[in-house]
Amino acid sequence: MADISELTSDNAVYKTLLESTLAIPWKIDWSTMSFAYIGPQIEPLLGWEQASWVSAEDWAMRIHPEDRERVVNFCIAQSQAGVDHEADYRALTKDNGYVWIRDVVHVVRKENGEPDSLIGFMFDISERKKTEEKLIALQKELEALSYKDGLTGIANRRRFDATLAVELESARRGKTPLSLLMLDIDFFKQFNDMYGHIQGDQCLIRVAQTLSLALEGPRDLVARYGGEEFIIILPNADAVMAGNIAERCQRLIAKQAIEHKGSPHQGLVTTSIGCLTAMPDESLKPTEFIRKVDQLLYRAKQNGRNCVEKQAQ
Ligand SMILES: Nc1nc2c(ncn2[C@@H]2O[C@H](COP(=O)(O)OP(=O)(O)OP(=O)(O)O)[C@@H](O)[C@H]2O)c(=O)[nH]1
Repeated sequence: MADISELTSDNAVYKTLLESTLAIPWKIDWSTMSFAYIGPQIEPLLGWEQASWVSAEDWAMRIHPEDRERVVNFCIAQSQAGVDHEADYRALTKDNGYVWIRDVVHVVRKENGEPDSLIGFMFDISERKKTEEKLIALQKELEALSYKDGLTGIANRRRFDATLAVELESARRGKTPLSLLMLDIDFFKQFNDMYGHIQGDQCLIRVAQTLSLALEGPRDLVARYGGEEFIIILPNADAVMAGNIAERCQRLIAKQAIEHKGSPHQGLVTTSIGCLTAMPDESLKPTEFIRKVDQLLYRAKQNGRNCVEKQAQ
């Protein structure tokens, strides 16, 4: 059996070990809800002196207000149930900042099962949280990028497809009209041939930006459908409104006065537009809607370009 001096020296060893870890040890007596112990490492981490950790209330008040209720309620419930647990929260620092903490708690129970005390370790998880936050931001950025056309910055075909499906369903349910405009730059091959591909790209960017300006509805969407083709979804727009927006698109592009010497239309860049309005029902599939508006665009090309072909069904 160990003699007293050995035990005392063991305790000293344990204390030294506990106080030299990065994790901060602590103990709370359940009956008094007061700290029996907290490691001195708490002070360099949060700024609050070791002696200032008196009651569980001190702990609760040093949790970020947005995390406090959740964490306190969770820890009390788990402790009462005698369940070991852990909680992540922002601990407030003395200089008004915060540090992300993971508190890992062991519930010491009396013979009758009641909690006797809580002992635990606080871990500084700020670095991990920072990495997590960066990853989440990156994920959001990637999601946004995957719905954006790389050249023009407007929505891409993928976003258009997803939006059209939602808007078709919404129009069906709400029994509201839905219009689509399909636009194609006239004689764009000649534009590229005459001015070069880089100028061609610039032209696409300007047209995309101009089309974005032509839209007003909160759910209106312009997307690059591919090449020199753009598509616009106009939820809740009847045939008259859709026709007006198509003409506004043409007016705004004319105002840009992008030189195109190869075009018979005043030597400027123009577009042909198919404009289709429908009261969608179950039978109207997205592919069918697109096919029909594409036919109208084709007709506009046949009719001499720089015009709008409209149809309502
Ligand atoms: N610069 C540039 N050109 C592109 C891009 N995507 C497609 N094009 C060009 O767009 C042109 C489309 O040509 P066509 O489909 O023959 O149509 P068009 O010359 O506009 O003739 P119409 O539509 O009948 O008036 C092709 O020359 C493609 O190379 C792009 O991202 N950048």
